[in-house]
Amino acid sequence: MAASLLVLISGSGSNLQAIIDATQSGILKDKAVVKHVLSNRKKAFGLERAAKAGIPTSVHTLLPYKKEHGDEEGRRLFDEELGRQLVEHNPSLIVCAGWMHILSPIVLNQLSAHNIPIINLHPALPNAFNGIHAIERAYEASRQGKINETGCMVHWVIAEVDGGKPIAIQRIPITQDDTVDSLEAKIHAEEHKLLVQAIHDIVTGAVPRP
Ligand SMILES: Nc1nc2c(c(=O)[nH]1)N[C@@H](CN(C=O)c1ccc(C(=O)N[C@@H](CCC(=O)O)C(=O)O)cc1)CN2
Ligand SMILES: NCC(=O)N[C@@H]1O[C@H](COP(=O)([O-])[O-])[C@@H](O)[C@H]1O
Repeated sequence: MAASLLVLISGSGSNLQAIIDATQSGILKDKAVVKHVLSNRKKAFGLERAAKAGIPTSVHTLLPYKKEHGDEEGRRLFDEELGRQLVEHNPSLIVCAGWMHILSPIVLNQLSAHNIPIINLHPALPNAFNGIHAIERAYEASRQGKINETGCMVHWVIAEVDGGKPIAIQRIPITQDDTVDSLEAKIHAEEHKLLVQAIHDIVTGAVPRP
């Protein structure tokens, strides 16, 4: 029985596309299927990618909650509903693939109560550039001579943002000739492979659950 994946996105969805391709004709064929794609942004191009592949999608945006209930209560209600929706799908695995929203304990507690694991793809090495704009921050650090490599990783998601146990890591050199765009392209190329392999290793049991 193929594992059911629920993929969370916020943008282009090139990593979602890599997962879709792998389930159709790659190492995830007959091992995993993308059952649903959820975006927190209406205009995420990844929604079009999913629709083209015949995958059901939904959008869950924070702004309406903030407008009606204020920032703090709005975020709490948003997270409460998000957790409910994720649990309702009852996936084998949730994959954050460019999901740009910090998941509060309100969400994570609901997932752990239903034993639903969740992973995240991050465009940096463990404990290097946690959070957003990681590629730009790594590039800037390299121009300051502080680092000569960065990378990407897939990790289990915990409350501490990007602090979860790494599942897969790929180191990527930063050369003097690199621009931020060339570095981003190198990282994206490696991410597509790393994420698919990590999902494969999880759904086949090669990587034990945390
Ligand atoms: N509890 C966790 N939530 C999330 C994790 C995690 O490890 N633990 N990983 C992130 C993905 N991510 C980096 O890999 C990340 C995404 C977004 C943010 C962030 O600061 N988001 C802001 C909004 C930013 C924006 O909309 O541009 C926010 O949520 O207020 C940090 C890290 C996914 N979630
Ligand atoms: N902190 C989270 C974060 O920065 N995630 C990054 O968003 C991009 C999504 O690309 P995609 O939409 O083309 O898959 C990826 O580079 C992923 O590592």
